Amino acid sequence: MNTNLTQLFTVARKPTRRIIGLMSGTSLDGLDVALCRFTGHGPATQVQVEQFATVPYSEAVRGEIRRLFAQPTVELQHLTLVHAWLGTLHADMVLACLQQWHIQPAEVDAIASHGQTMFHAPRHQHGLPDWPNATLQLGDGDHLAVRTGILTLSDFRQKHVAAGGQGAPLAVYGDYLIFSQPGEDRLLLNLGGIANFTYLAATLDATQVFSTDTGPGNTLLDAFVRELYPGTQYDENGTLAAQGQVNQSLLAALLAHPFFAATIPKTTGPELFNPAYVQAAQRTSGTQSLSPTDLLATLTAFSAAGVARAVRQAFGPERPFTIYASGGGMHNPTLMAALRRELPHCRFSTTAALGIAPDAKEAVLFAILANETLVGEARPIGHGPQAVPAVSLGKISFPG
Ligand SMILES: Nc1ncnc2c1ncn2[C@@H]1O[C@H](COP(=O)(O)OP(=O)(O)OP(=O)(O)O)[C@@H](O)[C@H]1O
Ligand SMILES: CC(=O)N[C@H]1[C@@H]2OC[C@@H](O2)[C@@H](O)[C@@H]1O[C@H](C)C(=O)O
Repeated sequence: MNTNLTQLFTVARKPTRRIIGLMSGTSLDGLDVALCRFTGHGPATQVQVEQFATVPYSEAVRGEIRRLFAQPTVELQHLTLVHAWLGTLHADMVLACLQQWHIQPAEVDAIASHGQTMFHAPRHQHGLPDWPNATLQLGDGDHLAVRTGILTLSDFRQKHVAAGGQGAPLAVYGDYLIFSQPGEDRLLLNLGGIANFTYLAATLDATQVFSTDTGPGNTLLDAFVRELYPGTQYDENGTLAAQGQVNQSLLAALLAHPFFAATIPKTTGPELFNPAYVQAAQRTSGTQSLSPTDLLATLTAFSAAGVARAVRQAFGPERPFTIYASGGGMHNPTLMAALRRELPHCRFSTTAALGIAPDAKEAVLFAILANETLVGEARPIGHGPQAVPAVSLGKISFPG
């Protein structure tokens, strides 16, 4: 047998495994690196986050990614170069983390790499009737495997698309396995660049579970803060938005897009929710001359309203939930206050209360997907139009 396959069997048969989850999200703030120790799989999965770091991207790295990110037209040579370069960059970031944590690559069983989404194109968003759902993540897994010497799983979204999904949200698989709790109806709300939530039924019934994107989380806020306050990356602690007033005409125009009325589950991205989208809504509502703080206050309210609309769409106006937040937006008190106003019947907590640091959650989720592919099994989740494909996700790259 090929020694690579022997190694794969060895990892799959171990009683515990160390898997590094990597996530580079739509905010382009950096690479999230979560060193996880697993025992078991499926509903018996136990995961302990041994180390976590966000390795920040330099402005130069962000600039290279932005030349491609969510752009319908790009230079093909640049795209090709970035695929290899990002794989290598992520490998070096992993090696630097391991060195800092005094862990040898040989002590790690696998890397689970999300890569960087460059373009997300579900059919409802590209609007081309003869073309399929599609999505593209760059940062090649072979480069990670060869450079780190660690077995790598990557490119998790393609199988989901191939099996009939939109390629996202994938959070549903991991959320169901580690956060379900008998007796508590839960929403796991991730406030990243794009916001999404997973519903977990108190009955643990897998057929009731689903995830959906709800619209922008931080992506529009970040884009306008960068433009209006050069040198600033985001509205730290929501202080700028807190100084402004929400403009109801602009908010109504922002919420008029059919995405918000479309059936759940749905996915989206900065391909739709970008500055041009906001400028068009400003034109239709005659609000082009809003002050920067009023604009940020309105965009913050827009993110909260998108989440609340999806929650009401799925569960009606008053169903009480405990909402466990994660992602960078949970550090924004103005956004969280807007959410509390929108969903007064819900109780808010964070995934820290469930044992997973909120900033690490998405990276951990990809490690869970890799653990399932290595030792678990594909399982059906959801039902009817909310069903998610029962498939094992991720492509396997051997180091040699
Ligand atoms: N203290 C803070 N105050 C306000 N906003 C914050 C704060 N800390 C982080 N954020 C926001 O969180 C963002 C980073 O969020 P996160 O890392 O969850 O995004 P991501 O993983 O890239 O997104 P996605 O889940 O869409 O892929 C920042 O760009 C910023 O908008
Ligand atoms: C295509 C893509 O990269 N989507 C991301 C993005 O970031 C948040 C939201 O949009 C979510 O749909 C998804 O990521 C998470 C990890 C997911 O798949 O569950």
